[in-house]
Amino acid sequence: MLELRNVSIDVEDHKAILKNVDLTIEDGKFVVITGPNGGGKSTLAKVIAGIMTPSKGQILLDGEDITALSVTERARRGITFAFQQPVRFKGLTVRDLLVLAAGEGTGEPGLRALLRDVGLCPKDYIEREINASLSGGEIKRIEIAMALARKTRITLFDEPEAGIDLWSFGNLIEVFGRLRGRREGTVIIISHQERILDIADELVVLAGGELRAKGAKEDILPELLQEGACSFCPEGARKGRDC
Ligand SMILES: Nc1ncnc2c1ncn2[C@@H]1O[C@H](COP(=O)(O)OP(=O)(O)OP(=O)(O)O)[C@@H](O)[C@H]1O
Repeated sequence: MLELRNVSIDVEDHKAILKNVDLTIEDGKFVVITGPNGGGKSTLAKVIAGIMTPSKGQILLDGEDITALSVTERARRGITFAFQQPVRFKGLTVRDLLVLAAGEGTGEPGLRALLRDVGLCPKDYIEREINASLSGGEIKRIEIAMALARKTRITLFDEPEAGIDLWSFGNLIEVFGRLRGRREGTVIIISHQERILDIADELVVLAGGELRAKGAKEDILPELLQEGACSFCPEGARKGRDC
């Protein structure tokens, strides 16, 4: 179980970009963090991954205080951030990346199964070099295959839909749906996309650096989608009206 207790992040001039965030994420959940631009979603993901350190508050993994642990130490404990762009070294192939993620001991059938899981034909892709010839959607799928290969406890994705066309987006949703079905670890996705929100077990709404809502998709989504609803918008909440 991952717990954030009273987590705040202050930047220059004491501007708070996260304010006293209390959040508990149970093991094996598929959680989507959403909310308006600048609400603090990416900051929250960075705090969980250890890329940013809270100014105040604690982060606990199964009761252990991991607030002071580095990205590498957290990765050892099974928290990984699926970066939007895989590393690109000249000559590095899709196979190399998958072996890096899955471990040297993974046999050929295992590597090929990872590509099939994300809707890529192993025959066409396993020897492809990681370079600009791969489309944005293909890169995204390779990134997700790597996340699957790592089999980590908590995987964070920051706007995986970014740069994906409408056609590839449908496939991306299928891939995440499959990931959810496996229940092999906790998945935390930052997204604005209704179709990604729709496959979540739980939604977390962040606005103005504050946690506005958290709960089952069935409870949160209708209000989020309600036209003109402003209860999650800091401006609307402050003025007590829709905006
Ligand atoms: N290092 C920093 N220094 C100052 N301000 C920052 C820093 N990092 C983030 N911010 C600000 O904090 C706020 C939250 O940023 P964050 O990237 O977490 O938002 P977000 O919810 O992910 O937004 P988006 O939906 O637009 O991606 C923004 O106003 C951003 O400009």
